Amino acid sequence: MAGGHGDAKVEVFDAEEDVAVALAKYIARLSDVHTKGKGLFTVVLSGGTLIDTMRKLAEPPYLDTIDWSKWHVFWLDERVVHKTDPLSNYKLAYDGFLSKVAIPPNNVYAINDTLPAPEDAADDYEACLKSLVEKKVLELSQVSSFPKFDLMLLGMGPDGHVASLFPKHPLLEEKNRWVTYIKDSPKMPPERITFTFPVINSSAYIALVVTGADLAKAVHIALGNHEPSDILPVQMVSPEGELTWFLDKPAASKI
Ligand SMILES: O=C1O[C@H](COP(=O)(O)O)[C@@H](O)[C@H](O)[C@H]1O
Repeated sequence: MAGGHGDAKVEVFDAEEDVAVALAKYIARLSDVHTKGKGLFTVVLSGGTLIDTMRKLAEPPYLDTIDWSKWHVFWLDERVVHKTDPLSNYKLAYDGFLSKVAIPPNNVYAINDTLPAPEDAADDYEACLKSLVEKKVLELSQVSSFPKFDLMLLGMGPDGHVASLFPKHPLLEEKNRWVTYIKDSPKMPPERITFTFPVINSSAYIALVVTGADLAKAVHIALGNHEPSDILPVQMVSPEGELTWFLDKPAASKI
């Protein structure tokens, strides 16, 4: 089923396997458009279940047909831990996806895990993005002046959080920083860095990939017809470009 919600496109698939198939097709199409059009493709990954749902990209036909050499990969949020730590979003993405495809290692922009203080790690990642703007790997949005990524792949937690932007947290209101930090994340581990909403919402394309019955309540709040109470972080996702929700039936069961 496909439908619209405001400016967003909402696609509901029978099962998680069908979401994985559709997501790979969607990403491959955008990769083709951007690599042929401007010679590179900037992609932002989340952690969590998203990485497993991307699994079809590391299989034929995509494994051999996507121009991986033109991909540049970033993280929407990262835990301030070593890259070998089981809690690292980099490790999750490396083990489940990056180690299986031919993206040049120099095009993979992981957190600097030698910096133990979250504020330093956030400053360092923001400086990395700024240097990539100078090198013309990243462009700035003409609307917001924040960096404009080609594609952001977002997951969502059962509390409606996206990236490391949690309900009722002051970071939801950040208006200036590109990358910021949190030391009191309600989800472990507490110290993380995260893109801010101005950056998220400057994207050309955002896919919100949400599977599983435990997310149905937050999906209902975000997409159902009822009076809003507290706004969930996921409801603040509103890109300059195109937003598409990829849902399986269990996640969409309360809409
Ligand atoms: O902590 C995080 O949680 C969200 C959602 O993860 P999921 O396991 O519920 O899919 C994730 O998108 C984010 O990147 C991660 O750091």
